[in-house]
Amino acid sequence: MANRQQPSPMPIHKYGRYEQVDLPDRTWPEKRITTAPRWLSTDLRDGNQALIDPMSPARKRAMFDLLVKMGYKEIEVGFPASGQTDFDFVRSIIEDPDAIPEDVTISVLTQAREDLIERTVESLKGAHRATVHLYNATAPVFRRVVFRGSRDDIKQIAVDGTRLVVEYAEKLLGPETHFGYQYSPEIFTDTELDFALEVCEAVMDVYQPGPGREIILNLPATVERSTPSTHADRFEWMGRHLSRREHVCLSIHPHNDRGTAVAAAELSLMAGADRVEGCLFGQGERTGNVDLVTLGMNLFSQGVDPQIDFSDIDEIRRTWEYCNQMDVHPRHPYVGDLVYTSFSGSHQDAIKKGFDAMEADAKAQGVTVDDIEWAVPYLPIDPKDVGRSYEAVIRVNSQSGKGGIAYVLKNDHKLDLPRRMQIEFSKIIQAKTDAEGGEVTPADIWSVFQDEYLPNPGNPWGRIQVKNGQSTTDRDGVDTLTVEAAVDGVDTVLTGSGNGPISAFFDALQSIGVDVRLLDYQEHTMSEGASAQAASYIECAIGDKVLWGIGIDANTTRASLKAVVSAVNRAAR
Ligand SMILES: CC(=O)SCCNC(=O)CCNC(=O)[C@H](O)C(C)(C)COP(=O)(O)OP(=O)(O)OC[C@H]1O[C@@H](n2cnc3c(N)ncnc32)[C@H](O)[C@@H]1OP(=O)(O)O
Ligand SMILES: CC(C)C(=O)C(=O)O
Ligand SMILES: [Mg+2]
Repeated sequence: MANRQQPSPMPIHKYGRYEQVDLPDRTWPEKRITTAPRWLSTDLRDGNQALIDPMSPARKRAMFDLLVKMGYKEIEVGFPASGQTDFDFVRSIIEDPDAIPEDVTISVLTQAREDLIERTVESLKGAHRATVHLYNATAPVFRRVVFRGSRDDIKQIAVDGTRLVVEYAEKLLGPETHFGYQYSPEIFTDTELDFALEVCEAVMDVYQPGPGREIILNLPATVERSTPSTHADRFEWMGRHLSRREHVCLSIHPHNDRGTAVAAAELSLMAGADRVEGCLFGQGERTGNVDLVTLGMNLFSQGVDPQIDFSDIDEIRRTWEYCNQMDVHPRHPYVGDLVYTSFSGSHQDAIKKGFDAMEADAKAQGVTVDDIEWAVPYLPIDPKDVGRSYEAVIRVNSQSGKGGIAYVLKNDHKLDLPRRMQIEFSKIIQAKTDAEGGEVTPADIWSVFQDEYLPNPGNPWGRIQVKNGQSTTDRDGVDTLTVEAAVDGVDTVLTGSGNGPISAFFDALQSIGVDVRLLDYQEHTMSEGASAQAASYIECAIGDKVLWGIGIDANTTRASLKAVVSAVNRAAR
């Protein structure tokens, strides 16, 4: 096939290729994620430092409480040496006996500088479980430009920093604190693998991880630079080469510069990572940290328990929006306003059929819909599982077909329209959307439906109105029907006979000059119990027109007569 694209005028020469990893025997592509990783939320640090207006203490506390409530057990709560605000916040949650549950570890970040390390460790006094997270950049451009040092100089920053953390922890923290240590070679993504390994090993030589003394080695994609597959290769390579692997918690910290942080995290978990650092809804520096909600929900949608509670996604989102003073995008996976909504006809048709099939399958198995595997086209999860209703699942605009409109009538009004009637009514709605544009709300659909097919309480119209009185007698298989009706505004008693009430009514209608022929008839109950209503649908040939009518009544015969009247009135409209 011909490619007619032309070279762009952009300065491609300014950018080099990212180096691949020589790992022909990589194993991660065959792996599956079958359990949740350890999660760390860095909303209060990486997320907060990326805000135009960092969170106030009240907003920080609301975020912390939310993360605890959702089930996060490792929470980075700040950069206490950055200033009084972060320091005070860390102190406030440690000193509040109700703030940090026994099983939650708080973590704090620091540069590898002695004054900052001392202040950082000091902020943790009295905490039950606390981790100091130390970082220094290890990539060539940082070595040359920021630290102006050799590989050994940069390794020494990490080694000295680790030693200082251990010393200050021993000096400042009491036995009540279960202390942990995390090291990050910042800009891991641009660091040569052999050097990243060398630095991590040197850090471990100081920290001496062993049984009961885990070290967290966090390899950040500070700036995301490669395809997720290359990121996974780098993790598999590090996992293979690290010594003391059983005492290392190998952690990923993907940023989203290329828009593939979620994929990078998932492939790196397949490649052996144990832990993920990220932020809710992808908050964080530049294009954000990896989105913990998407990652967790991706597991959920594959039948893997994320060990985090997303069942009230809108409450999580409201708190997040309050804390960050930002809005979640309407297309954001799993939470955006529009992510469970279909406007287009083929999607709506498939969704409606999916819901119908789920109901039928559950009924056949004698269980409820919630007990069988979710299988509704275009909906990766049941919106109900994150606290959403089905109301917004189908919305109607000019791209919508019969399925969506039929779904709204079934869902909101318990009317299960026969297929040909769906087609007829969707043309009526289509004419409205073509004429007026925009969305047609469920209320609009119902109002058009009522006006078209049912006696419209706001604006009754039509030649014939059926009243309540009607009787049938059955003699030798012949029904004689008497119906009280208003015809052209005059009270009239219509009488006819036939081999059932409908054909008797057709016969009666002949007396007022209406010639009707039955083409199709369907009915269903709309609810259960003594006051149940029935809906009857009738397709008739009236003169040279073929039309549907509907009748709703507690009495099924009257419902069918009303359906005939609905079609007859439409023919004369
Ligand atoms: C990828 C990340 O998200 S990393 C986390 C980044 N987050 C933050 O920095 C938020 C909080 N930070 C701050 O508020 C400030 O940076 C402070 C208060 C901690 C320090 O401020 P300052 O003392 O003014 O130093 P500044 O941050 O500008 O750092 C520059 C110096 O620290 C050195 N430095 C930077 N990072 C590190 C590190 N990880 N370890 C050791 N030294 C470092 C730089 O080389 C530079 O040294 P130089 O002055 O000798 O050239
Ligand atoms: C401090 C480190 C882990 C970081 O946030 C990053 O490199 O993105
Ligand atoms: Mg980061």
